[in-house]
Order: sequence, then C-alpha cells, then structure tokens
Amino acid sequence: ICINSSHRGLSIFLKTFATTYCELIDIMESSKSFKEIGVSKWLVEALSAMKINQPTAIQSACIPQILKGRDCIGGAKTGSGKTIAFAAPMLTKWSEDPSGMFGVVLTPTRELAMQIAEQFTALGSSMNIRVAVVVGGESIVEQAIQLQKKPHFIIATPGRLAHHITSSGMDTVGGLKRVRFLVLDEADILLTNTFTKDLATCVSILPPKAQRQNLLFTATVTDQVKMLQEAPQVDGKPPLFSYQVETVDDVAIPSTLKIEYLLVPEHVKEAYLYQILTSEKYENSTAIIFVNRTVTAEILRRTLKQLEVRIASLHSQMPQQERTNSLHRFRANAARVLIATDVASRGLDIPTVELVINYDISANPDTFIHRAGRTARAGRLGESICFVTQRDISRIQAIEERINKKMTEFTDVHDTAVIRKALNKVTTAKRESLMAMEKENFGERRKINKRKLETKSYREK
Ligand SMILES: Nc1ncnc2c1ncn2[C@@H]1O[C@H](COP(=O)(O)OP(=O)(O)OP(=O)(O)O)[C@@H](O)[C@H]1O
Repeated sequence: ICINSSHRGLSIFLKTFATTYCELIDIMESSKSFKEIGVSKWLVEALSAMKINQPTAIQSACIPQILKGRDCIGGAKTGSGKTIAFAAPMLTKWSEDPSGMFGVVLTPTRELAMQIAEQFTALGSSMNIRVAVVVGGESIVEQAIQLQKKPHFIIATPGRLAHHITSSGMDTVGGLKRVRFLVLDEADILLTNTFTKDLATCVSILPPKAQRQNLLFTATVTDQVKMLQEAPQVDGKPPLFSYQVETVDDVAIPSTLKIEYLLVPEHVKEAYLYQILTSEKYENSTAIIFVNRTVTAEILRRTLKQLEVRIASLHSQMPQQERTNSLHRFRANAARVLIATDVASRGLDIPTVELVINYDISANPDTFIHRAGRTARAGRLGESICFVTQRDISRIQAIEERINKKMTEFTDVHDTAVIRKALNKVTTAKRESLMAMEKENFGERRKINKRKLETKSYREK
C-alpha cells in the first residue's frame, strides 16, 4: 500500500481504510443468516417470501440479544431495517406460545402505526396473527371491539391508546396487563414532552418494567435516549443491550444519500420547485416535498395540481380518510409527488421515493435526517435537495454539523430557465389557488374541522 507522504493524505487514507474496515465488519457481522441468529423457521420463510434474506447490521446485532430476554436500545440510520429488528424477535417468541395481547408497539404517527401493523400482519399471516391498530382519526368503538378480541399485537399512537385505557372498560384493555413486549418506535420523539402524559398512561396498565421486555429504536439518539442507556437495569433482569451504528466518520445519514442545497429567492420558491419537478432529469422521479406549515402544503398542492403535476398532500389538518387515501395514491404511484409536513417525516417506508426536497428548512437538524431518510432506504440510492433562502443559512450550518457532512450545491437548474419558463405560469396558478382558498375560507375551514372533530370525539366518549 503506497502511503502518501503528506499528513493530510495519510489521514484521508487511514480514515477511508477505517470506514471501509468498519463497513466490512458490519457486512461480516451481518453475514449470518436469520436462522443462525435465532429467528423461527416459519418467519425465515415469510421474510424470504418478501425477498428479505440477509439481516442488516442492526438486525444481526439486536435480534439475538432480544431473544435472550434483554431490553434493547437500537440506534441506526434511516432505512436500515429497525422495524424487523424488533418485529422478528417478538414474532419468534410469540409463536412459541401465541397468546393474546403479546406485544404493544407505540409510534408517533397514525400512518407509521398503520405501516408497522401491515408489516406484522404480512409477516405473521401464516400463523393467523391478529393485529389491532389503535390510532386517532379512526372509530373508537371499532377499536374497542378489536381490543376485546385480545389481538396478539397492538400497534398504537400513545394518545389514542391512553384514551382507551382511561375510558374503555377493563373488558377492553384488561388484557394489556399480560403484555410481554413494549416497543417505542421513533423513541426519541416519544420521549419528548409532547408524549409524556399519554406514554405514562399507556405504561401504567402494562406489567412492571422488570416483567416485560422494553425495546427502543430510533435513527437519532438524543439525550433522553442516552439517559435510558445509562439508567441502572432492574434487579434480576439481564443487562440492557444497547446498539448504535458507529462508523469512523459517524455520518448520520446513509452513504447512498446525496445531499445538496440550492440558493433560492424566497418569493419565487414555487417556480424553482416546478422547474425541477418538470425538468428532463426529474419529470419521472417520485418525490416528497417537505414544508413546515399545513397552509404551505395546501397552496403548493393546489398550485402544482393546476399545473398538471400528479400531486397528493399529507398533513395534520386533513381528515384521516383523506390522509390515508393520499398515502395510498402516492404508494401506488397514482400521485408522483407528495407534499407533506413532518407528519410524514419519520419511518414511512416507500421504496420508490427517489428525491426529497426540503422546500422549507426545519429548525431541528434531527428532522432533516428523518425527512431525507425517506429516500436512499435499504441501500438504494437517493437524493435530497434543500431550498435555502437568506434566512436559512444558520439552519443549514446546524444540519451540516449534526450530520457531520457538507452539502454540495445543486446545479441542475438555472435562474434564466426558471424566469423564462416557469415564473409566469406558476405565479398565475398560485394566485388562482390563493383566491380559491380564500373563497373556501381554508383557514376558517381548518378551525371548523377542528371543532367538528372535538365534538365528534366528545360524543363518542
Ligand atoms: N434484512 C433486510 N434486507 C433487505 N431489506 C430489508 C431488510 N430489513 C428491512 N428491509 C427493508 O428496508 C426498508 C426499510 O426498513 P425500515 O422501514 O424498518 O427502516 P428503518 O430503519 O425503520 O427506517 P426509519 O429510520 O426511516 O424508520 C423496508 O422496505 C424493509 O422492508
């Protein structure tokens, strides 16, 4: 090996060699099969039917330890297979004695709960698994009926499960006292103040911590998660297993994800977005556009729809049925572009997503990691572009520091092209969209919808 004489050359060489070595170790560790790490035969066959044959690094590390009865905190990049890392050992243990109310998985959003439930149902179909989805926006009565049938797994958002625990009778939730596993998916978010009260209510009905296995998974290990890693284990329990993907450069995003920035004047962002989405390079790309506010999502959805882009939107001010329909249209490629707020930033697994555009930049660098992580999943390539106005510079710097990587400039769009081709038609479409929204009292409608939902859920209580 020829080592460059300069110090810088040597350090680059050693860093590259060490990264490759670490990735090589990861591959070697994950060279064991699912069977060799203890997954049940029936489940190995179900995974194989899904073309999932080789465990990823986090699966190889966590599955054997969870099967030994250990609590587990797993941190790994977006798209690295954390769902199967907790689902496989739970399903393996469950199949040894397929009892009701075996495991509870808590996750921050309704769409994520539905996605995880679909994966459990698909993996456990040969074992006649019963999975209940307990989330807001759906019928409380139907969920109570499902819970009374003692489903094997409950996949829930904390708020709605807490509501059942405080409002439905013990014939509905009593079975939770026998739960063997509790999973916190996207654990860093569930450990924030937003979820503290509902999480405490959910945990209150479960067996004591020492009598259940507790599994936490996330792509961003925050201080709250680290505190749990350092907390003393309850007497009599095997030691907590904590796993975090460490690479030499500790880059927090997948190596197959290209991250770029584009300096854009604030008042013509829509035109740049339209120009990119309809350019020769991206006109057939499946893309998610992240915005910070629901009103921005609605303006963009209407504007791009008027410009004949196959569009769908997903944000918290939409009725649940519309949210579900939007996601189904996007997954089925009936819509090529999804405009979303952060209700879609975590966990959603849509393998065809090739491009993520941060139309607005989040104030939280971890949010960037999850948004960009909707693409470049399971080793696939992906691209993330940030629209940067003069107000966003400090946020971009905070993101580059958090991910330990510099963004490169996006050069596939030119101002003159934007001005010439897109600006007029986009400006006209946006003006017409704004007028339509004003006529429909979009903002007021949002408040009316909110009041309607409150009344409806009050009546159901
Ligand atoms: N061992 C595997 N081999 C191949 N593909 C896998 C494997 N495990 C999971 N996958 C696939 O990888 C994709 C990402 O998995 P998953 O959604 O669990 O990632 P994640 O780490 O939870 O991501 P996020 O941090 O965004 O929630 C899914 O499509 C899943 O089917």
